[in-house]
Amino acid sequence: MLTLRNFQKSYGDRPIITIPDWQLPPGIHWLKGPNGAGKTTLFRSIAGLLPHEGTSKLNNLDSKRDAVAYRMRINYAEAEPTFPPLLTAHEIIRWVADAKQAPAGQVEALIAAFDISAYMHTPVSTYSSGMLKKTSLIVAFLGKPNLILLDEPLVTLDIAATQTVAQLIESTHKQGVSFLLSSHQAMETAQLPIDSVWQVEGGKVVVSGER
Ligand SMILES: Nc1ncnc2c1ncn2[C@@H]1O[C@H](COP(=O)(O)OP(=O)(O)OP(=O)(O)O)[C@@H](O)[C@H]1O
Repeated sequence: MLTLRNFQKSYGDRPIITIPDWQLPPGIHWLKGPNGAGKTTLFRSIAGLLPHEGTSKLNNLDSKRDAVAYRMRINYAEAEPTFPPLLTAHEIIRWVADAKQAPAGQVEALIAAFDISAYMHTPVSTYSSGMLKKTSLIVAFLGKPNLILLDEPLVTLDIAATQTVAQLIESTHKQGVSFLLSSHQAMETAQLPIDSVWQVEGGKVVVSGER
């Protein structure tokens, strides 16, 4: 499903992560690693937001050759989302829904699932961290992605929202969507069926048997 070859991301002349060959099959996958290991750098690179060496392919779509089509199929929620402060959640969600060609009814279903209608017409500058997180998670489920990258999806969420995320991941996965998640928390708290666990360490990605 996702294939990285001869991948390297550096900041200046400092290599952060080097991946000669990584094939991620369909499923729900957990990316672990200590602070500063390079998880966010890898997510942003796979999402097409950071330039890097080598190739990243989603099925037959190459992130550089087929940039727009590739980005239509990969969604990403940042660990600490930021948005233009004067925009409302509703405006952000509608804008991304149009860009990602969201199916009819998807926006309304996600707004209801995360219960954001009470504040979605006020500027995001007034939001708490949990309200911002819910907005970014809704954005990450919009459209018809093949792969959704969620960086620390459970951080700052209350119990109800944590359950919503877990249910959405499961139901979206049943429709054929794969997930790559990072979390410092044990994924057992969200009761997610994890297919594989990967560890970022020493600038490399290695398979890890430990959950
Ligand atoms: N824009 C940048 N310019 C230079 N160095 C950066 C930049 N962003 C990140 N780094 C460095 O790259 C390394 C990896 O950072 P990254 O944010 O990818 O780690 P992480 O695994 O996501 O960490 P955490 O678990 O703390 O979120 C760190 O040493 C960090 O200082």
